[in-house]
Amino acid sequence: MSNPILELKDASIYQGENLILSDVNIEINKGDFVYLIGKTGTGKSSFMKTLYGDLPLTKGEGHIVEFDLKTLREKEIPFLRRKLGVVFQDFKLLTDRTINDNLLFVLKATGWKDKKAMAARVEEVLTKVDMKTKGFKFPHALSGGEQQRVAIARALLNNPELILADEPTGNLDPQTSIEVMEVLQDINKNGNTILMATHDYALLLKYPSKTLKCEDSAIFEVVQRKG
Ligand SMILES: Nc1ncnc2c1ncn2[C@@H]1O[C@H](COP(=O)(O)OP(=O)(O)OP(=O)(O)O)[C@@H](O)[C@H]1O
Repeated sequence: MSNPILELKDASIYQGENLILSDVNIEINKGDFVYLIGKTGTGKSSFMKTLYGDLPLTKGEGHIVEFDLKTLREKEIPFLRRKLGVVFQDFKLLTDRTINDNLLFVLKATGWKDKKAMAARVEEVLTKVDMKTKGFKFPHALSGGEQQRVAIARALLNNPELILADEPTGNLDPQTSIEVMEVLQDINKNGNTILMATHDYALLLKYPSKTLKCEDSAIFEVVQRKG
């Protein structure tokens, strides 16, 4: 009955010739908040990259937000990414322009034309991450946590069906990590589906949720122990 937002069946994840993960069988449904954990080098980023079309899926089946990863063509990738919101560890904001202009840049690049609607959308997403009053600032004038909140706002611009967050708190101190996590939790409660790769076990304990683990070239669901 459920129609998964992400489904991989017997998929293999490669970096070039190197097999990173095999027999991947994963399903993520609308509204889920799913963690992806695993030691460094076990393939979390490679997995994420396959999902947003940065690495090709050559073996097995993969469907994400109505795109077939196996047959995905280069020219479809921008359209796939419009349905995904991707958040990175290092924020990836454009340093030569203000927060508002960073967000307007994305709207322009994704086909928005109406200036009023664009300004309203920028204000709306900045409000969601509690950054409405900081739109005039340049990225360097913001703290790491604030920059990451802006990056989350940017990911929300086109109402993504799935947010992929690759170590979004990796560069942040524990308190700021919690603040960013609260934003992600709020967004999830409002209906957004989120897959988040993380090393941060403190967050897993504080905000328990479905957890996938990369280990020994495999991904499997782990059940969190209580207490
Ligand atoms: N561009 C690349 N070309 C070839 N191999 C790569 C490339 N990037 C990563 N790898 C290899 O793929 C494997 C998985 O790396 P990946 O970055 O996906 O792991 P990770 O779990 O995300 O690690 P981390 O937590 O450190 O980000 C590693 O063995 C790594 O050396």
